[in-house]
Amino acid sequence: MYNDGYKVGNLHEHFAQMKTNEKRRSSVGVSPPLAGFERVVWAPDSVLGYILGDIVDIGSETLSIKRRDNKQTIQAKHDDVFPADENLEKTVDDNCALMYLNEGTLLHNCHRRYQKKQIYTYVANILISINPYETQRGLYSNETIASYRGKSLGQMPPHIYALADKAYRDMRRTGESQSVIVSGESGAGKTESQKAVLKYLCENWGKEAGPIQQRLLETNPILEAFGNAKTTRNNNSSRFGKFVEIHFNNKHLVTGGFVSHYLLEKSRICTQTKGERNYHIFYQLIAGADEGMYKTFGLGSPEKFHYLRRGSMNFFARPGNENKILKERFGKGASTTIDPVVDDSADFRNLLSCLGKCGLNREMIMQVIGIVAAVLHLGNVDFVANEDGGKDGSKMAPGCEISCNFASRLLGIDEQQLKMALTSRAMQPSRGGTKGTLIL
Ligand SMILES: Nc1ncnc2c1ncn2[C@@H]1O[C@H](COP(=O)(O)OP(=O)(O)OP(=O)(O)O)[C@@H](O)[C@H]1O
Repeated sequence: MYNDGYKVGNLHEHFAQMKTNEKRRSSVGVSPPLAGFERVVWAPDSVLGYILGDIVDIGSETLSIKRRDNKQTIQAKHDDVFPADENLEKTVDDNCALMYLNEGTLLHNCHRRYQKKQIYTYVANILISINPYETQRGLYSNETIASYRGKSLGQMPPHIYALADKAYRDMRRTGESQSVIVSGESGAGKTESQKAVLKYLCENWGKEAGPIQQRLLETNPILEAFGNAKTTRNNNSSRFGKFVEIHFNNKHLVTGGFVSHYLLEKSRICTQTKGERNYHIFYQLIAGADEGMYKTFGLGSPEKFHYLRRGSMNFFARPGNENKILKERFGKGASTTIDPVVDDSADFRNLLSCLGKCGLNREMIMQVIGIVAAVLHLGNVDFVANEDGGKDGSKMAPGCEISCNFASRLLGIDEQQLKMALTSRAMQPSRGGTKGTLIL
């Protein structure tokens, strides 16, 4: 499964192909000619994408179209106008079954279906999914999983499970690896779709794998804690691309998996755009750590940490959990934002449990968390120009020793060595035949 946030399977190419097919069909008389007075058509609109109208005049370059919504007449190029279906209420599961297949009818069909809470629509074996931004009852339940098992595409209403089942059956039939490419803009629902595919495969063919199935599913909260952040477009935006492999044995049962990650947005650790947050893990730690951990790791409210106070310092909680975070963990002006998916305090407890299920013992988990806290403390270390004795470079700003000491303790590094590493530059001279390291 490949999920990268870019348009890998470019739908525009499909549209272009559809348009060519449409023209071909018109030229052989399959579809009625577009231009005709009072013919209902889809015309381009900069805001709505396409609007419905009737042709009132035909020019050599453009068509005059009377919009159905506000009765205004607009001009559009011949090539940009598409025939519309007379029956605008009818929807189809597969856009290929539309009487006229073009951008206008495709968008209208998907839109009508979305209004009826049908978020999935096919274009042959491509699945279009529109983010519902709400939990739809039963859409991903175990009963739904059972109902899609072994069914061909088209036998059941469009669903991501149908696509996962097809990939599985094709793997069995051909004996070759199959790929599901998930693409779309930020916040489109790629991560949720990928999780649904994983859940479907593991639920049906992973039970025998026992703890491996569990481990596969438990990787998501871990990856999301360290690689997801709130952006202005998505409260749970993945800031990295991932390639998830699910391995099957010769009995076609899940035996394991592998996740490769690409291009983590590292700069987010040091600075965030206004209204965005650093990676979830930092807020999870502050919101969810018990008193002992909070003290051991020298934690405080987000405003105490340079790496957190530049962006949004609000915590997230799922509905009903808004009062679970202790008051003293909020900084000045920080509050709780309700979100159906992200819950800093509950997600932290879940993270600890997932790390445990993935094979890390308590000591290792504390080391991981210690490194996270150390990053926060290191962010509070500031530097000033070093003018002592005519030396160049920089030295630690007064008052930053506490943060540096805390970080060195959590990282298990000697305090002086850490200071040295932070304020010196290592160079490797190679001229003159001798090689060595020069600390400046
Ligand atoms: N099928 C769905 N059902 C319910 N809610 C959904 C669904 N898909 C997405 N959402 C909602 O939309 C939010 C964003 O979805 P998601 O994180 O999957 O987007 P994305 O495409 O992976 O974004 P990014 O590229 O920024 O990581 C989710 O946190 C969830 O609230």
